[in-house]
Amino acid sequence: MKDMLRAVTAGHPKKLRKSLWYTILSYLVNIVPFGISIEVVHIVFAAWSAGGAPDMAKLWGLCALLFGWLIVMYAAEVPAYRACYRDAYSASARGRVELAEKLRKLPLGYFARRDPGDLVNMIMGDFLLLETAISHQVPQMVGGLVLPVIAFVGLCFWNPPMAIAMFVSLPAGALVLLLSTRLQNRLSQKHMRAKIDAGNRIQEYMNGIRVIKACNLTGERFARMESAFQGFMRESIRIEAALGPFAMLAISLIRLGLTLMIVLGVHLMIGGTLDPLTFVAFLIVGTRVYDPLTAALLNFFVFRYSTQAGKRILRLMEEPEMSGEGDAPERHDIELKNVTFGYGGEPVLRDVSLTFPQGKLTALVGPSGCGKTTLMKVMARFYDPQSGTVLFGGADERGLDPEKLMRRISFVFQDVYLFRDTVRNNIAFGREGATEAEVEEAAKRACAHDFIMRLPQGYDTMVGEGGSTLSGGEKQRISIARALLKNAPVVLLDEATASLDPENEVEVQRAVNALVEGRTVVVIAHKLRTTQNADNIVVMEAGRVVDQGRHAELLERGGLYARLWTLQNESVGWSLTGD
Ligand SMILES: Nc1ncnc2c1ncn2[C@@H]1O[C@H](COP(=O)(O)OP(=O)(O)OP(=O)(O)O)[C@@H](O)[C@H]1O
Repeated sequence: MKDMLRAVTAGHPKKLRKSLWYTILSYLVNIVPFGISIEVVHIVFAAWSAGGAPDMAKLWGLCALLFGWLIVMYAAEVPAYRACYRDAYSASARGRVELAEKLRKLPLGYFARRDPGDLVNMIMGDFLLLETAISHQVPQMVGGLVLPVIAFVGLCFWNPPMAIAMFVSLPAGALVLLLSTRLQNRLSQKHMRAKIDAGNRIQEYMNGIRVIKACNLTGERFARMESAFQGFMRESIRIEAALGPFAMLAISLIRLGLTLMIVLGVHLMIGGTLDPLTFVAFLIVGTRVYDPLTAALLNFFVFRYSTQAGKRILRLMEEPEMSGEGDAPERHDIELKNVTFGYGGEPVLRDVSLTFPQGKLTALVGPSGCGKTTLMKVMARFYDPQSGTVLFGGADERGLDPEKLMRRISFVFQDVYLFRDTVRNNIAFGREGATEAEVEEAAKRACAHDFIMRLPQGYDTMVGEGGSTLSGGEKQRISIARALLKNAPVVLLDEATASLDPENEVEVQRAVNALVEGRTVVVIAHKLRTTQNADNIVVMEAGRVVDQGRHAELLERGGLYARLWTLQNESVGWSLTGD
């Protein structure tokens, strides 16, 4: 149970304390009407047996007490309600932020192993389950147990055999509940996996909606999604079908107590050892006590399911973060020593040793898929190498705090991501606290100011998620403006000029020139002519460095670079034909 409470509170079980105390208090207050009802029956019954009229003053007194109880109950319920619901929602809001912060600190390799839809589902769906568990299931379970325990103790003083008869079948119900634990855990995990899978597929469907439309794939024909929904449906039916009988059996066993008590009561009354008033009192308590017990039991099944969501969150919170606490040195040359790295299968970088001197421009060239982007990601410590070392300013990057390291590096990706926000804020992400003037200055240097001013609301124009409302070249220039604003001494630039039209290409090239000025720059050059003047050109093939030098030297050697150069020059003249 301790583990379950830890899971359901995402590792903070103490947060439940306040709401539990309030819940217990409010259920204790709820016992009062039992006592009053029994007393009313007693007065009426006594008068009836004596053949006289009931004591009306006493009855009115009890009515007043009942009214007073209503006020006290209201006063106890309000803080209980607040404690349960407000605490639950604020705890899960805090938990979501903690989880998002955790994700930021995890190595990128972790995300390659997990579907993004899975993580979204965890942040939204799993926390929603925990919210409901904390705000509804735990209080109802506790309340459902408090009342019967107090009733049992109280009734034991009154008539022990009747009290025992009322609760004798409770352990059997609890045993059924326990016996279903393993089955429920197994089915809950499967159900949750199926739910996540269905969520992932719908996300994939939405992300790929353009391809789906272009290929005329209707929802039904999009087989992966349909089969995920079918799987989810099957698991939902399976869990209900398997656990339903356990729940019904446990409820029936618990309620069996009422039957046993009535049978015993009738038997004792006939034998003359039980007075009718006690019997009626037991009936009153009996009919009231089983409802909260049944609710507690049903809530326990849902609660146990929710703990699976909590366990998933806890597992993620325990994932090792990227290590290192040191400050990045002032010097900012980068050196790779015998670096080997892969994404899990075959190595993508093989024994790479390279130096990127401070203040120099180094170009990475090579066929598609040879590992250029991967090399940059390893340099920026998005990943740690499997063997070898990456030195930043002479210090092993593994010992540096990844956040401090990233303050020294600007990374301009080929596939620019813009947030669903204004153009201004998308640029301002480059540096916290940047002023409007600084944002505009960066945009001007990145050749983005003019097109931004042509947008409907200028810098305040919203861009779609991923930047879908802007062209490729415009997005590139915004990301370059972001990097200019960040003003880091090292720039890693995955050039995207290959896919741009000539006008955009010239603008992006001018923006790039502004960015590289006076910095240590590593650029992936898809068009070799853009980096002819680089201080060093590194030629890569199948994860290895096969050559390096200046443009003229490499051409002279007649190796891979010379072949790529010839190929690109030939392709400049190609055109589509209708033949
Ligand atoms: N996140 C990833 N998980 C698994 N494999 C990956 C991942 N990213 C890249 N790869 C693989 O690593 C290899 C090198 O990819 P990389 O993007 O570094 O090449 P590149 O030289 O930059 O290619 P391009 O010039 O086409 O951008 C490829 O085979 C690619 O499929």
